Amino acid sequence: MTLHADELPEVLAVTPLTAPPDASLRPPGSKSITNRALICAALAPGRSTLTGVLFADDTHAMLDAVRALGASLTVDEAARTVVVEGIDPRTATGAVAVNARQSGTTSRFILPAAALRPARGVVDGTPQLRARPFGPLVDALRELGATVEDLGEPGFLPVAVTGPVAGGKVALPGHISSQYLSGLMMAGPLMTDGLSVELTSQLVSVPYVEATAAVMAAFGVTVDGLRVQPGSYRPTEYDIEPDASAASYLLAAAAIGNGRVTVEGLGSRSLQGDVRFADLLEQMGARVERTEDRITVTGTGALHGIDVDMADISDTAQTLAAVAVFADSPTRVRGIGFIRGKETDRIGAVVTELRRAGIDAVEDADGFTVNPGTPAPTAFETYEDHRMAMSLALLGLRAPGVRIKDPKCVAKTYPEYFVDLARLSAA
Ligand SMILES: O=C(O)C1=C[C@@H](OP(=O)(O)O)[C@@H](O)[C@H](O)C1
Ligand SMILES: C=C(OP(=O)(O)O)C(=O)O
Repeated sequence: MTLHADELPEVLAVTPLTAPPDASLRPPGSKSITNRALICAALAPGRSTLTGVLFADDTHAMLDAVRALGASLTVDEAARTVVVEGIDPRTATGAVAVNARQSGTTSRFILPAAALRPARGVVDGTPQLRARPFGPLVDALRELGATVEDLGEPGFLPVAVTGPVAGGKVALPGHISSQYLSGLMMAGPLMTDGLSVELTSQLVSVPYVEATAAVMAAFGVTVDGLRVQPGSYRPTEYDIEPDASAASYLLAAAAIGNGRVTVEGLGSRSLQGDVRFADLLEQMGARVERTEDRITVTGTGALHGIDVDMADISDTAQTLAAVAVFADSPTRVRGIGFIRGKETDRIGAVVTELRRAGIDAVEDADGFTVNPGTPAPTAFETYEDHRMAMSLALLGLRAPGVRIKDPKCVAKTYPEYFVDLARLSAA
C-alpha cells in the first residue's frame, strides 16, 4: 500500500512518531495560485507556461473548467507543468457546462469568466459545493449586466450565466467569502466598462485578494484598490509557489513532535497569507527561522495557548486547533464565523471531533476554544473536508490510537499528504 490518496483504505491508522521529526520538504503547488494562474492564462490570448502546478481535485476541476471555456491545455503532470493557449472569451460561441466538483475557487472564479461569453454557461458542483453560499456573486453579476438563471435554490449552485457582462460599479458583501471579489476582479479587465467594487461589509481572507492582484499583475493587468480598468491579459511564464495551507500541517508537526521541519519554496516572499501560520507557532513557543523562500519551525518542548483572530488565514484554524491540544493553556480562535460555510461547518466539526477524543473544546459564534488534554484513541469523522483529515491526523503523531475515516478526502488539495506525513516519521 502506498499512502497516496488514490490508494488509501477506508480508515487510516496514524503511526505515532518514534523520534522527533527532522525533515525538509517542498509542499505541493498552491491551490489558490494554480487556480488564479489558470484563469489569467486562459483569458490571455496566446501561449502561457505554468510551472509548479498543483495536481489535485480542485485544480483538475479548474483545468476542465478553462478547457470548457475554450482554452487549449498541454498537461505534463510529472513535470508539474501546464501550457495554456488562452482565448478571448468575448468572441466565443456555443453553450458550455462546468462541473466545479468540490472547489469553491473554481466555481467562484469561473462564473464571472463565463459571464464574459455571449453564450450560456452552466456552473454546477457536488452536493457539498451546492450547499455553499453563492448568492452575492450571482447578485453582483446581475448588477453588472449579465443574465443569471437560478437552476436550483436561489443563491446556490447550479446557475446558468449568459453574457456579455458590461461591468461598471457593483456593491458586494465581504464577510462571507473573498472568492466572489477575486473572481470578479479577474474577469474585470475584459468587462466593457471595467470594474469598480464597493464592499458593503468587512472583507474576510484579505491576503487572498492581494494574491489575486499579484497574479493578475504577472499577466499584465494592474488592479488599483478595488478598481480594474478595461484592458487585456498578456500571456507569460509563471512559476507557482508551494501551498502555504498545506505547509501548515508540516510545520505544526514540528511543534507537536518537538522536532524540526523546513518547508522549501515558501518564505517572506510568499503571496499567501497562510505563511503567517508560522507566526502563531512562534507565539505559542516554537522557534521559527525565515528566509525569502524557506521556513523552519523547531519545537522547543514548550507550547502555550494563544488568543488569535484568524479571519485572514482561516484555512489554518483547524491546524491550530490540533496544536492547541498539546499546549499548557487554552487557545481561543476568533473572527472565523464564515468558515461554517466551507466544505463543512468547520467550527462545529472541529469542536465535535476534539470532544469525541475527550478534549474539552467549546464553540462560539465566531470561533472556538481548545482546552489542552490527552486525546483518547479515536476514529475521527472527516466530513468530506480535507482539512479535517489533515489536522486531526496531527493528533496521531503524539497520541496512540488515532484513526482517520475517509482519508481519501485529502485529494481535494494534497493527494500526497499522508506520504509526506510518513516522511516526518521516517526522518
Ligand atoms: O481565494 C482563494 O484561493 C481562497 C480563499 C479562501 O476562501 P474564502 O475567501 O471563502 O474565505 C480560502 O478559504 C480558500 O481555501 C481559498
Ligand atoms: C475552503 C477551501 O477551499 P475552496 O473554498 O476553494 O473550496 C479550502 O481549501 O480549505
